[in-house]
Amino acid sequence: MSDLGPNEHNDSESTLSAESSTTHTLAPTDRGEAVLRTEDLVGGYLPGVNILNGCTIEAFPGELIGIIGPNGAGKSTVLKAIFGQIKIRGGRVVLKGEDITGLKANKLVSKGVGMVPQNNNVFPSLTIEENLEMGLFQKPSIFSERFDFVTTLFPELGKRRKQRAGSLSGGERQMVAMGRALMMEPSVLLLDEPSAGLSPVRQDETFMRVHQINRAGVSVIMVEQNARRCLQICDRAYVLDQGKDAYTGTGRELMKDPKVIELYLGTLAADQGH
Ligand SMILES: Nc1ncnc2c1ncn2[C@@H]1O[C@H](COP(=O)(O)OP(=O)(O)OP(=O)(O)O)[C@@H](O)[C@H]1O
Repeated sequence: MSDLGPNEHNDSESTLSAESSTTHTLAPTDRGEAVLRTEDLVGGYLPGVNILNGCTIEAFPGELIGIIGPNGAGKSTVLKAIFGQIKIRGGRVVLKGEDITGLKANKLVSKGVGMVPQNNNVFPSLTIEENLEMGLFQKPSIFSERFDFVTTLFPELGKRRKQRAGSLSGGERQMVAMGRALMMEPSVLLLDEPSAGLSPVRQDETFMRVHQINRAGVSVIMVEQNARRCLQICDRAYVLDQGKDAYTGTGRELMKDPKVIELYLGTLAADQGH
């Protein structure tokens, strides 16, 4: 696909490619119940102003789902809607068959929804270990078991457990934030633009981490502004436009879809330099 450039199949892609390492080949209808589904979500921040205009996305067990789209399309807003942070005026959010629409964050976390916001996602004055403990404030008894899980995925967090999170780089903080969300053993992890503000090398590292988390069995829904990298690692993706799911398909299908390329050429072309 010429729009994506000759370096499309580079080393980092083959390392990260979901198709090379996981088996998500079934059609959605054959996969049983979705872990998480939004159905025709309508909602927004201000009275009478809807940002989401009938947004339907779903993640099946073990899937890595990407959400891409132009600035202001409502990508982060979908995650906030799932996580009970905006007013939902229509539609619903369903977690493994249970309607969780509008539940507050603490309830959602205890039911198995983990969220890593884009900003302010660590406690800078606390150590790495204390940050991970904060993730478990509802269930402190399973700390050592979950700490082992998280530090097996991210050994650096274990080695530097006594270091203050405020002294870490952006990429390292992102790792702490993901680690903290994983402490509660979520069935689905929501990631809001995990690569934002990171250098290209750190972005690659972060995508690698996300892929690792997913391979460890956690379903992931990731909003990303880096559309090309997102499509490379996800199993399926949704393209959001004006608060609605405009296109969906596997990452590979969407990267080849002329309409998606036309709509996101700017974004995709901008990613070429990475
Ligand atoms: N707290 C808020 N109060 C009012 N409007 C908001 C708020 N946060 C976001 N919006 C508006 O909602 C719309 C969608 O924002 P959102 O952050 O979901 O977009 P996005 O697709 O994630 O884009 P971006 O990549 O630019 O973050 C934008 O028009 C934005 O101005």
